[in-house]
Amino acid sequence: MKQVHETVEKIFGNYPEKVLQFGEGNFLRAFADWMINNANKNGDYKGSIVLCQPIASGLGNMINTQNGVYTLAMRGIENGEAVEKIEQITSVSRCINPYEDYEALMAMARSTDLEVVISNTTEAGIAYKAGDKVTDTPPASFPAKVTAFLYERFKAFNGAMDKGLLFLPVELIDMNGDNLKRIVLQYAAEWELGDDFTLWIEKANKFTNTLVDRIVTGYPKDQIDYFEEKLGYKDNVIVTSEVFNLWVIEGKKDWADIFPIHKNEANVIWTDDVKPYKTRKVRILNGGHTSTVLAAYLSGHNFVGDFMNDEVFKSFLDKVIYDEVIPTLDLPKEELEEFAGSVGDRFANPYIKHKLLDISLNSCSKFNARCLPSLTEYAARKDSLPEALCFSFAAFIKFYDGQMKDGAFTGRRADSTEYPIKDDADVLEFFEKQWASRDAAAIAKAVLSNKSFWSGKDLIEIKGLEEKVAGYLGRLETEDVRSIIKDIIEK
Ligand SMILES: NC(=O)c1ccc[n+]([C@@H]2O[C@H](COP(=O)([O-])OP(=O)(O)OC[C@H]3O[C@@H](n4cnc5c(N)ncnc54)[C@H](O)[C@@H]3O)[C@@H](O)[C@H]2O)c1
Ligand SMILES: O=P(O)(O)OC[C@@H](O)[C@@H](O)[C@H](O)[C@H](O)CO
Repeated sequence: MKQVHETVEKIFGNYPEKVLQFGEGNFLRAFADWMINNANKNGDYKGSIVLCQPIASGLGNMINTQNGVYTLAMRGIENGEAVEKIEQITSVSRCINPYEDYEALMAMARSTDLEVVISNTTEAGIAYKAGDKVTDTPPASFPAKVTAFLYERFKAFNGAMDKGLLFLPVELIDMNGDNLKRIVLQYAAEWELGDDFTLWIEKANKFTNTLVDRIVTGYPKDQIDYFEEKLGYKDNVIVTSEVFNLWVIEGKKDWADIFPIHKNEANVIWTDDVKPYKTRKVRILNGGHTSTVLAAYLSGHNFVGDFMNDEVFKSFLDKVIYDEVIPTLDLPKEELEEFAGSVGDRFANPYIKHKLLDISLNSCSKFNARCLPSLTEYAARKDSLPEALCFSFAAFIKFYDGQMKDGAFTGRRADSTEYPIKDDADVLEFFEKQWASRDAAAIAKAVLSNKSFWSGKDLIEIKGLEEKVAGYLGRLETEDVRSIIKDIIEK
């Protein structure tokens, strides 16, 4: 069977390289690159994308071997009908690995075609790392790479004010663009790159805060035969997603002219305030995932679609979202419920297979960012505790009941399936130590009082939370997950 690039022409990848994208992973290739491809197809844009691996290991070689061409399969239900939209994405020019060829990245910095920088470096990427230097090739952290990149550009164009770039970071952290800019300015000051450079960062460059939403399920390992037969070629970086998409970008309206991806079927909103969109999405959709997925996995489910077909878990998710998350948000109730309804439909999408274990990655920081704000706000507003979220907290702790096995922290669920628990090394170390005691009350106390997990807060201070979480954790040691959940939804 032929490879994708032997049958699909690279139509737009030879256009001027106007976009640099830090992140060659599934999400951006199924989202931003699809939007750019649409804009190229419609004639609204004429630019190709240069990908850059933010870390040393990645998909760069595989993408280059395919000449940048790959397939996106978007699947879902539209107007009650199953749809499968296949698009060949041909707007990627190439992928740079700066750990092997730093000069290629620096050459991009000197490019007169370049206008836009997109990034997805996960929640871990936009962070300051002490010790990075402008002379490193490359500096380790993503913001340090951006600072060195901008400095090269500043020097190449003698600080010309029309040579700044439009930054569109999509990392799911608060104020992603503001934070990226803040850390870039921190490196510029630390590296003593001069006031003119600092001024140029501030005045010539445009940093947007953005919020993205599309469920991307990545490489369809279990369905690859189906796709190869359907497509008639092999594609090692084919990516699957839902059809739904939303990119909310906070920036001046005329910045949209630089990057007109909103003029086609892509759902792009330029706004002056991204925050309400972000809070709504992170608390309802991502919070819905994190609060339910770990318990669902422990009970024997493997995919989101599986637990959505299980009435008990579906009711649990509804209880979390409608009774415990929505009452903590200040947006119009009708709008929130409409969004929640669409999230329910998207989770139930029978055509995408979203693995619970994929969503479980880094659940400690996810619980803090996506579920805890709803729990604490509920407690503050109602002077009582949200039952389902307290159970989710206990299920998260139970999911982290593991031991090191063949170099991997491994849990074991009631049906004896062993599963990898993936999180930062210090998180895993903490849980391994705590679970050695097998004392639910002591474990709950240690987790709740570990301020480094909860943005500096001691959760013991929330009235009744320790007892509640310890109670559910104790029950999870002996009782079936579903039966505990049944009690909660029947309350
Ligand atoms: N998959 C989805 O449905 C979806 C939807 C919206 C947002 N996201 C966000 O995307 C991220 C995951 O991306 P993906 O689904 O493309 O996964 P992926 O594993 O395919 O790609 C991850 C990308 O992040 C980079 N990366 C990983 N760790 C990094 C670090 N410490 N510093 C810098 N870069 C790093 C990798 O090099 C890679 O380019 C998550 O943070 C998630 O919140 C995913
Ligand atoms: O991608 P993660 O691992 O940060 O989070 C898992 C899911 O909640 C997430 O991928 C959602 O599906 C996505 O954020 C929808 O836009």
